[in-house]
Amino acid sequence: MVWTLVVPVKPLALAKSRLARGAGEEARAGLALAFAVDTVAAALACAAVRDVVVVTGDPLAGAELTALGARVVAEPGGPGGLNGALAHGARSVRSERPDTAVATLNADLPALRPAELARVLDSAAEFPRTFLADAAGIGTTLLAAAPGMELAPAFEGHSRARHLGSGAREIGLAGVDSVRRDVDTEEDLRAALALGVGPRTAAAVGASAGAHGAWGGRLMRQGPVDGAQPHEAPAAERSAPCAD
Ligand SMILES: Nc1nc2c(ncn2[C@@H]2O[C@H](COP(=O)(O)OP(=O)(O)OP(=O)(O)O)[C@@H](O)[C@H]2O)c(=O)[nH]1
Ligand SMILES: C=C(OP(=O)(O)O)C(=O)O
Repeated sequence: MVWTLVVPVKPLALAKSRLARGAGEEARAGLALAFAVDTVAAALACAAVRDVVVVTGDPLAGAELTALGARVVAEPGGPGGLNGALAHGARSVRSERPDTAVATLNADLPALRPAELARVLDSAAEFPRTFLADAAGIGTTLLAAAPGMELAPAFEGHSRARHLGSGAREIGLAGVDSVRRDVDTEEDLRAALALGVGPRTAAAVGASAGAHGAWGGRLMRQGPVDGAQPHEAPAAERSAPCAD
């Protein structure tokens, strides 16, 4: 089964507020954009992914992600927030191709590897509606709806429990750390760096080393966080076809 991914991107000036505390306000937008670019690039390199639809109202993110090969759908108006944006993106996809398998993927997965994403999507194809919990075990990084199923996104906060309660089946795969590794905090970013991040994120962290009180330099010098397993050849695997 091949999938259309719906990737939500919050306006960069508002995104990653928890990271801005350490990195500084100026670095916030650059880091948020870098995460989104690396996430979408890895998703587009995955053979289980047919195409990527980005839902955003941010012009810079929209332009950069379009240049990578994603299709941008404008943020819907109204108070819907993240779930409204995801439902809007899924409706847009299904209005053109009603039988498409649709999955959401958060845009803050800078260590994402195509092969791991393929394993998750292959597993998702076995059930009508599935999700992958984030690294913390509280949230969700991917929610998938097979053809004919409503996505019914219930993100924000304790979304793992909410998605379970809504009848979605949890994907219990081991070895897909890069798909679970969302980055909200400085500690999350350290864990992502230990896994091996994409080139835009590496450059953005490096830039913040010079410009923002050596914050990025400190992050890069620190060793892997407990339990993180560095990939041996991150760059090579990231660009490889996704079949395991
Ligand atoms: N299009 C869209 N995307 C959103 C919205 N809110 C969150 N997102 C995206 O949803 C994903 C998960 O969001 P969070 O992890 O909460 O990211 P965030 O809101 O940037 O981070 P914090 O400011 O720390 O809460 C990321 O890809 C965000 O860019 C929204 O209102 N619209
Ligand atoms: C939006 C979510 O993520 P976070 O915990 O990263 O805000 C979520 O998991 O529903």
